[in-house]
Amino acid sequence: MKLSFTKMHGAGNDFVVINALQHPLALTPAQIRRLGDRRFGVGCDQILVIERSDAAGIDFRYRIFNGSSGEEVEHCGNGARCFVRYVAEHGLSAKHSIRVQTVNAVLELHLRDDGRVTVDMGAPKFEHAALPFDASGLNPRRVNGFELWPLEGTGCEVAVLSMGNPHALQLVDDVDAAPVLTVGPLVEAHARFPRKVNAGFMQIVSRSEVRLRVFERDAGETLACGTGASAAVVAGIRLGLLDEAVEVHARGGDLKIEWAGLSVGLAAPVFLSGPAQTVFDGEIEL
Ligand SMILES: N[C@@H](CCC[C@H](N)C(=O)O)C(=O)O
Repeated sequence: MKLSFTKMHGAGNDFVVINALQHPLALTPAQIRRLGDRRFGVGCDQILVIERSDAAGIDFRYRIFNGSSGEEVEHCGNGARCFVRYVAEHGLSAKHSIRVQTVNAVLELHLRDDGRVTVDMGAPKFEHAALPFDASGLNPRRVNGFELWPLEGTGCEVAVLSMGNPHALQLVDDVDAAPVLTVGPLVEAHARFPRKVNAGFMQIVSRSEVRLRVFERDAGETLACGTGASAAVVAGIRLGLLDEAVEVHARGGDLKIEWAGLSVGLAAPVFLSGPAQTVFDGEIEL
């Protein structure tokens, strides 16, 4: 089967985007892994599939697969920005705001006049069942009323929350020196997270600026992670360390996160803004 695709990236988090609007596509996990393979395939962190939606008020379905495992996942913030740029560049919709259905949520994506894209990421969820996270027998440390949980065998304590997908965030003094590649995999596969977790490492620079690295579930360290940036800033705000609008410096570029959760309520949506770029179009025989 010959498959057409577009390679895109958002702050260096890269994607193979597939338009399945005309021809429904059922890729096997092996085919997805091949697309994600940087040596034997195209190479990307995630594969994004655009599908039709027949639901009222929904423009498209947005499916996300981790490229190295072939597993379908719930959310991808940088991918959502690339999704809306793809839709605009390919004339799939004239709207500047589109609504897309993911596997577990409806997202609103906005293309702005300056070319950047803002995504309504939905509200963070703090119930442990949402990740899931097994906290039985653990004693958290409370900072500003928000819990930091010790994780056995990792030497770190983490804030846990879901942005649709699961995140465990730890504070570090210097993100460049942080043990992302050694401790990241231990947190990612920790038994307390039965569906694994995205492991974030955040250095606070000021109340409106952080530096962040994320060891992503089933992807390893990526150059940026949109849901990771959202989760990190929400955790930083709940810990009393950050204001409502924060610039996030990732290794591949800058993202902006806004969350008014402490002034309007914890169910306030998180807004993610940042770049989204097309790299090339291609075809591959699968
Ligand atoms: N790169 C993403 C997140 C992709 C999914 C993640 N690896 C998971 O398994 O949850 C982003 O920009 O949010």
